[in-house]
Amino acid sequence: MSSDQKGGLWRRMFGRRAEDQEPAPETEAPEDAAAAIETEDPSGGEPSGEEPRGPDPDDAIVEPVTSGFEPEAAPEPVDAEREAPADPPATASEGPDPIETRVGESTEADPDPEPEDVLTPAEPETKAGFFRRLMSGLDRTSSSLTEGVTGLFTKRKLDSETLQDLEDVLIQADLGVETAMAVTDRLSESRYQKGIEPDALRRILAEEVARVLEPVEKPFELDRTKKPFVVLVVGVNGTGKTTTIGKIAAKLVRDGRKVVLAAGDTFRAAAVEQLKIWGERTKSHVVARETGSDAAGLVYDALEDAAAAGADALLIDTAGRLQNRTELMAELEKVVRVIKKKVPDAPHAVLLVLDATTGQNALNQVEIFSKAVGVTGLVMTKLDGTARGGILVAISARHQLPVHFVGVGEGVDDLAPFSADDFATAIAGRPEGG
Ligand SMILES: Nc1nc2c(ncn2[C@@H]2O[C@H](COP(=O)(O)OP(=O)(O)OP(=O)(O)O)[C@@H](O)[C@H]2O)c(=O)[nH]1
Repeated sequence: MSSDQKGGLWRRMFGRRAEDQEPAPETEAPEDAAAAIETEDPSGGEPSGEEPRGPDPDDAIVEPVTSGFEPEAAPEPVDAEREAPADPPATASEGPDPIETRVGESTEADPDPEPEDVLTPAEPETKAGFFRRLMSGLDRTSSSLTEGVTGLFTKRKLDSETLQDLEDVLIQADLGVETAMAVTDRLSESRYQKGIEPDALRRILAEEVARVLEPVEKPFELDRTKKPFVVLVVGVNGTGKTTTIGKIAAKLVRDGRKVVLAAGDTFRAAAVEQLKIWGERTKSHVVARETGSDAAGLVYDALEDAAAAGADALLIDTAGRLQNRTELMAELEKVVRVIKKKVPDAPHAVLLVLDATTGQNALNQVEIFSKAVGVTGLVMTKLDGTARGGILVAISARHQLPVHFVGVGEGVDDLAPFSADDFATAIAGRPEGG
C-alpha cells in the first residue's frame, strides 16, 4: 500500500484536522524559523520534577512569525560590543535588564556548588550503565509513544485507518514525518490486514529510528594537529551549554588533555561563576572578565592564553540570550570573526547544545545557529524525564548533523557519546515483560 492509500498525510494534517478543529501536530518549522527560537525562559526556573526547564515548545511553535524572538517587554538595549558597566550588579538579579533578571533566577536555582572530584569517576563508567540511564531517561518518551501505538493495535487489524492513526502518533511523538512514514510504509507492506504484536512493532520502530540515526552517530574527537583545538559552544539560554562544557572538559582532562575554558557568556554573572567552578573541578584555566565585557575580546585573550599554555583544547562558552535574535547572532558571528583573525581555520568545532524538552523548536534552533555560525555537531541534553526525546530523530532526518553527545542528567557522568542503536532501543521501549 502506498502512502496515498493511507489517506494523504498533508490532507490529514492540515485538512482533516482543521475541519475537526483539532490542533495540528507540530511537524513543521514556521516559515520564519527565527520566530520560533525563544531565548526567554518562560518556565522561569530550573529543571525540577517532571520537565527540566526550557522554552515551552507549544508556545514557540504557535508564535506569530513576527513575534517569537522578541522579548515581551522592551528592555534596555544591550550593545553586543558594550563596555563593562561602571558598576556591574553583584548578582544579576540586581540588574534591570530581563537578561540579568534571568541570571538572578538561574543563580539562585543553579549554584551547582559541590566541589566534587569530577576527574575520578565514582565508578568506572560502563556503556551498559549509561544505557540503563538512557533507557530510564527516555522512559517517558517511549511510554507515551508505545502506549499510543499499542492502544491502536490491541483490537484492530492493520487497516488503512489504523495506519493513519499510527502515523499521527509517531508524528506527535516528534519523530518527524519522514520516520513516521517509513514505519507505516514498512508495516503496510508486510502486515496489511493482519494483526501485529507490540514487540514486532517495537522492533520495526527501533530499526527505522536506528536507520535515521546511524549516519549521525559521530564521536567528538580532538584533532591533535590543532593546538589548541578550538571548540565554540552555542545554543539558546538554559539548554545546558555551560554544564556540557564542564562535562566535556572533565572527559578531556581525564584523558590527559590540557583544557582552557573561556567564559564567553559575559552577560551572565552566574554563567561565569558556573564555568569557574567547572574550571576548579577539572583543574582547567578559565579565562573570564567582568559581567558586561565584550565577548569577542575575551575570546581573543583566551586564544592567546590557550596557545601560551600549550592547551590541547579551548572550550568557549557563549551567551544564549541577548536582546533579540539579531543581536545574539551578531555577537556569535563577531566571536567567530575574531577567532578566525587569530586562527584562520578555527573554530575547529561548533557544538550546538539542544534541550530535548523544547521539542519542535529545537529544529528551528538548528537552522538558525547553522546559518549564523556553521554548526558542526550537536549535543542533546535533558533526555532524562522528557516525553519529547523523539525530536532528535526528526532533527537527524532533516539536517544530518553529527550528534556527538546526549545528556541524561546534571552530573558529570550524565553525558555520554551518542549511540544510535541505544537511542533507538530506548525510544522504542522495552519488550513486554522485558
Ligand atoms: N535534567 C538535566 N538537566 C541538565 C542537563 N544538562 C544540563 N542540565 C541543567 O540545565 C540547567 C541549565 O544548564 P546551563 O549549563 O546553565 O545552561 P546554559 O545553556 O549554559 O544556560 P545560559 O547560560 O542561560 O545560556 C542547569 O541546571 C543544568 O544542571 C541534562 O542532561 N539533564
